[in-house]
Amino acid sequence: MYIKDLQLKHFRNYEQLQLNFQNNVNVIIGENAQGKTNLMESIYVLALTKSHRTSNDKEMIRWDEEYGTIKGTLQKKNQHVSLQLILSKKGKKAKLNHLEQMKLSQYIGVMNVVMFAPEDLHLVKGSPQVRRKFLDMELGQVSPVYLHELSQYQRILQQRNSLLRTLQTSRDRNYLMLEVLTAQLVKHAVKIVEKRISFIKLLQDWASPIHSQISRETEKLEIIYKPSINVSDLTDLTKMEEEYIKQFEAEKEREVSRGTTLLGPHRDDLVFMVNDKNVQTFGSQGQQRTTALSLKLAEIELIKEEVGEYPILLLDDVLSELDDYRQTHLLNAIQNKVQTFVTTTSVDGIQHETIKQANIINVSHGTIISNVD
Ligand SMILES: Nc1ncnc2c1ncn2[C@@H]1O[C@H](COP(=O)(O)OP(=O)(O)OP(=O)(O)O)[C@@H](O)[C@H]1O
Repeated sequence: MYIKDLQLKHFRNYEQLQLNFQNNVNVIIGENAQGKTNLMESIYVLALTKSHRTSNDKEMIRWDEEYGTIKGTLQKKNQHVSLQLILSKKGKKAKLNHLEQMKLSQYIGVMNVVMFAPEDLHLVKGSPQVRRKFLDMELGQVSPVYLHELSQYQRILQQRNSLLRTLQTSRDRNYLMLEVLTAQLVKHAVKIVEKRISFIKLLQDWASPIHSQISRETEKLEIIYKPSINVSDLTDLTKMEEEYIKQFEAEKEREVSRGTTLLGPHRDDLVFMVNDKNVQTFGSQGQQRTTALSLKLAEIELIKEEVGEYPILLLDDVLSELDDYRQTHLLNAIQNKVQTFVTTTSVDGIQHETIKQANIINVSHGTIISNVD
């Protein structure tokens, strides 16, 4: 799939923008703070309705404006789809072929994107939250059912946390309502963990050979799901459900005194092992970068397998962070098959053929000064 055109109105530092793209590589060049990342973010948000760098949608609306819009035409195998996202201070609306979608889960997944930015290089070393976000965003693109489960889970989690805060300050120790919410939460938790585990298995099937290849067959990558509860068999869902209920019961007093839910998928993590050692603790910076790169390349292949078409790749400021060898590996892997957007302050350091033949878009102060398409 590829995006043919993009229109922005009141998005970040863009007042109005109309751009056409090439179906292979588009390079966005500009000095710092001109709007390169903003442009990448708009494509990401058009696909996933959420930003990769803020959880506050209002931040994306141009200052002093009431709303912002992103529109684009997506070319899929044998159809084109018009996508539109309207951001306003009251919330957001998503339209497919001009029809408003009542549920965002019906919209997300129509356009698939993979973003690779410098912060992804911290996927291994960063906080568990970064890895959970990675899981949720990537899995959500290929599984609307997962997105639905996740939103149900988050709704109950909020109710449960607010009840825990009430119990924290009251003398009343009536836990009946807490038990009801725990049972509801656990039902969704088990389904989320189940989906995450099968996703990780697929991801590993792709990432492992890629990692071996980048490391010249010297390293073996393994991805392990680390739940917040003690459970010996993550494939036995009935047992997992029982364990959740048991361990929630044991944590009850601690949860009340902290006023928050301490167990569940919102506390789970991923562990990356290279040659049977945890890369987070023992890996060199190079191994961590190879892991992040392998995961991103694996995601591209996984989406192709799941949806039948390659996603759009957004490389935001990341090429300069990779050494020549990893840079070449990445560009060779996507060459002539994945529509790619690259941001950079200069193309001088990038020797690859792909970049030399690219559509160059020059950005300055939220305006395109030339789009050589
Ligand atoms: N909501 C907004 N309204 C107007 N301008 C905004 C808004 N949010 C951010 N900006 C402006 O956008 C600019 C930053 O753009 P962007 O992050 O795309 O930079 P960039 O070109 O990627 O630069 P760098 O190479 O430093 O990453 C800043 O000048 C910032 O003030």
